[in-house]
Amino acid sequence: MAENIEQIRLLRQIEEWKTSLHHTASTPLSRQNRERLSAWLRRLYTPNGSPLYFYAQDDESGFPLFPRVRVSAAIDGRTFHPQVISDHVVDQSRGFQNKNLTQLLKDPSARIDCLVCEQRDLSNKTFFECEYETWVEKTQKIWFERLAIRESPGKGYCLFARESIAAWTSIGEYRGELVKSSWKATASESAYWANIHCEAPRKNNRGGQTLCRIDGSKKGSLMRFASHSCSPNAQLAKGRVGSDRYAVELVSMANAIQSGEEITIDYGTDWFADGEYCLCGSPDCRKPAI
Ligand SMILES: C[S@@+](CC[C@H](N)C(=O)[O-])C[C@H]1O[C@@H](n2cnc3c(N)ncnc32)[C@H](O)[C@@H]1O
Repeated sequence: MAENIEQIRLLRQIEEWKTSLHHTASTPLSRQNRERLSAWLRRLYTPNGSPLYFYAQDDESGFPLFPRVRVSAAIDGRTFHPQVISDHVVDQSRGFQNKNLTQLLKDPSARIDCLVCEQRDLSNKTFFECEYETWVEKTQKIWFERLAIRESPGKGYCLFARESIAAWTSIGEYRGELVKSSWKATASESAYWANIHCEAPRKNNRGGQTLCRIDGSKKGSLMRFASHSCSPNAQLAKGRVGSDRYAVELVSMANAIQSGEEITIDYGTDWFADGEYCLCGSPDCRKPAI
């Protein structure tokens, strides 16, 4: 929790600084301010010199149960996220499939651009092709230029677009601690979890998959600040980055997200289980406060 408070304090300072510059993504930062931004990012992402953030597939994560963690299946869509884009997707009814992004999104007109590596129209591809390290470096810069964290009454800190974001665009990676899911999430915990499958190391040809989670409750990327909405404008999806990495990403949906708009996802039914009221304000809200 202390780390979380420190992170929020730091984010707040960064947001105040960005506002004071009247900076937007379309007005490039001066060299001096770019260096300042890099210094902020280093402080945010490597406090005490050791990185706080883990991603879905990281051979050096030190994940205690699986020395070589390979995530070979998608987010568990049933309990957490309704839609998944990836080359390997678990469809509850049909098992593993290889499909391209447009087929998975069930929208033949969907055009998917990668905001990070700047590849255009990925619709007929099965994964994002930018190399993971480049992708990570670029995403962090883009988050701080294009996204903002602001407080909303009753919802805490929330994620907003500083510039419009086109439909079907990868916004950034959902990061957190990679841990084995050994218990069922309470509603408040589930809001911070992206469920994934991890492949156990093979011994005598025995391996198998274990449910894990990317837990953003104490540490994570800016994506952990996305609120729930019953009419969301983004979703979490598993995508492939580079030749061998998988990442859970926040992706905009069929409509562009406007500048100043809050970026939201659907937390799924588990989140409502503890009697939480929803403050999304959507006409289709599943659990309004009044
Ligand atoms: C993943 S976190 C989002 C970041 C959080 N707002 C913060 O400041 O750390 C999920 C928590 O945000 C709040 N929240 C998100 N969406 C909400 C909504 N639609 N209605 C009420 N509270 C919401 C709830 O407290 C929820 O447990």
